[in-house]
Amino acid sequence: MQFGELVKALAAVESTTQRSVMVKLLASLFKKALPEEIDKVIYLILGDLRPPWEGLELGVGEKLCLRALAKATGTSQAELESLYKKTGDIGEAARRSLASSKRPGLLTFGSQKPLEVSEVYDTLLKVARASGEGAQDMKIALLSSLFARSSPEEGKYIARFVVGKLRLGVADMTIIEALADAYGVRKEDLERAYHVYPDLGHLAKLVASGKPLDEVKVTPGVPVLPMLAQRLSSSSEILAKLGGTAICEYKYDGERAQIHISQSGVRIFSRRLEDITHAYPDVVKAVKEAVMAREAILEGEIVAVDPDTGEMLPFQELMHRKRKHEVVAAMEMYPTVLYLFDVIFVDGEDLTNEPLIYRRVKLSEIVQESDKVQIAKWLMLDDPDSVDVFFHEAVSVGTEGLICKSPTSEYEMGARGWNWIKYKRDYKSEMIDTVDLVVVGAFYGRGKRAGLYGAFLLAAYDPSSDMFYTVCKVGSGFTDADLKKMYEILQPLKIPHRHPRVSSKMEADVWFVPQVVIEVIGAEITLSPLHTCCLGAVRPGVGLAVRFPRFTGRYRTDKGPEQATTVAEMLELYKRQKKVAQPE
Ligand SMILES: Nc1ncnc2c1ncn2[C@@H]1O[C@H](COP(=O)(O)OP(=O)(O)OP(=O)(O)O)[C@@H](O)[C@H]1O
Repeated sequence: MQFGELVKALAAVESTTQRSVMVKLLASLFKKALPEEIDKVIYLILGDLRPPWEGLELGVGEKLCLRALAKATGTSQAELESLYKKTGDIGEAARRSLASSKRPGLLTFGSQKPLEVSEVYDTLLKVARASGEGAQDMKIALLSSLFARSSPEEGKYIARFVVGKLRLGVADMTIIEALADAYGVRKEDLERAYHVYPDLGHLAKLVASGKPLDEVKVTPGVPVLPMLAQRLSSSSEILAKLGGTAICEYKYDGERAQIHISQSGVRIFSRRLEDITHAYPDVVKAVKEAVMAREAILEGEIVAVDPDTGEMLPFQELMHRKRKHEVVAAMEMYPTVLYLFDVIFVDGEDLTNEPLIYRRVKLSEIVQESDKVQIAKWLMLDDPDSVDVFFHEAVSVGTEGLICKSPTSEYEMGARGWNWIKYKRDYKSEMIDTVDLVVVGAFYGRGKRAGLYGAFLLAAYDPSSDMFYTVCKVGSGFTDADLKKMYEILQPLKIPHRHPRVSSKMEADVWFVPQVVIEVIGAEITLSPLHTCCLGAVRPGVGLAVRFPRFTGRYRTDKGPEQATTVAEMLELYKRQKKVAQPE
């Protein structure tokens, strides 16, 4: 196919205001393409030389594109830049400069064979693959040779393409419809294949050469469209919807990761199927050590954790991984844990049609849990109260709630069905004041904190029973000096068992006589079955906890343990919290 033909179709697509017309224009273009070039036509229309999840970049900025144009047209770079400024469209600048150019090179437009789609595509692929020393010059030479041979209108689209500003507004679904129309295949079949293998160039080639779409299989290295969840806000509704029994899993607050293990190594894809492997070298290493399979596709959530305590941190802390030059430092400051919740392919076996409960068993068979790779915490539950208790536990330890799943459901790629239901709160609360809590126990430190305590078990005071009830485990906010000081002041208070005036469901590594009081602030006060403060006061079997607690730096030496925040005050604070709508 001549490139000019593609360009004509693009101009028509650009000028239409109706989606149905857009589909028709594309379908008639596809019909004219040969099977060996249809993929190239499609990639060029979509503005990416390969499916986006391959992460291939052209590496051509506006400056470089203008330099190539200058070389091809003989127009000065300054002139081109002002043309670009004036029109605001690099394509228009290219078109005008090509139209008025005297073409200094050997090749003069109109005096040689017209450009073919394949030539344009193959040259652009070379531009993308040029790397190392001399890559810039190579890119300029390749591009200017293309401009030198293109008509003004062709040059316009090439320029827009290379700087990533094609902006035709053609979505993957539009291409699917046009392909179905052009080749007489069912849209649903194409869609299914796309969920399994989201590479429209590849799929187009198959249908154009008359190959059946059911040949498209789950393939390690090629991301599948993720299964998504619906949402409900009561445990009884959720159980009813799932047929009475659910696999309830913690809903971790991190980045969704689709992990592919194949001959070529480990690759990680995001929720939007971008290749994010480079951001998580630590996860790659941990996966290699923990997963016993030659080939596999696993799903999980990557969560940032406090390096000193291992406690989960909010999702925002993963942002440090997004800047390339910060990854190494971020690995140390914000290490991660991968919580795996599904497996959809293992050593040649496609598990997408197997029930979730089977996939869960398979997951535990192939994963050897470590500090960095764990299986998402889950329970099989069939009564709403137990689901609620588990939900409150999940929130109090720093997750967003639960995802409840049908034990018999298949892995539905790309679908947002009722087999996965998220159970989150509609709002979160904001803790409005600090609290003064008593240190009743401690947990040994790891890493930098080895030899000291890494986290402390804190309690509120109840004057009516003269007891201390636990509300949180805190490890954040302590400087190195604080940790040393805490160790020293707690040493004389060490006892071999829980103090009789302390009520705790948690087992600390070390127990103390309740005496030291410290000031703590948290994100909010939540319900939690893990702590004994106000147990049953709001809900049966559930107490109150401080979520994401941190030490403010204030030792309340002016307060004895009986002057610490009381359980009644904790309840009052819980009730008075500001309720803030949850972002969706
Ligand atoms: N155990 C789990 N099972 C499935 N997903 C989980 C689990 N834990 C955490 N998640 C995350 O929860 C997400 C779904 O809920 P959430 O409301 O946070 O996502 P969203 O981006 O708003 O919506 P969605 O991903 O459903 O479009 C998943 O995409 C995944 O990243």
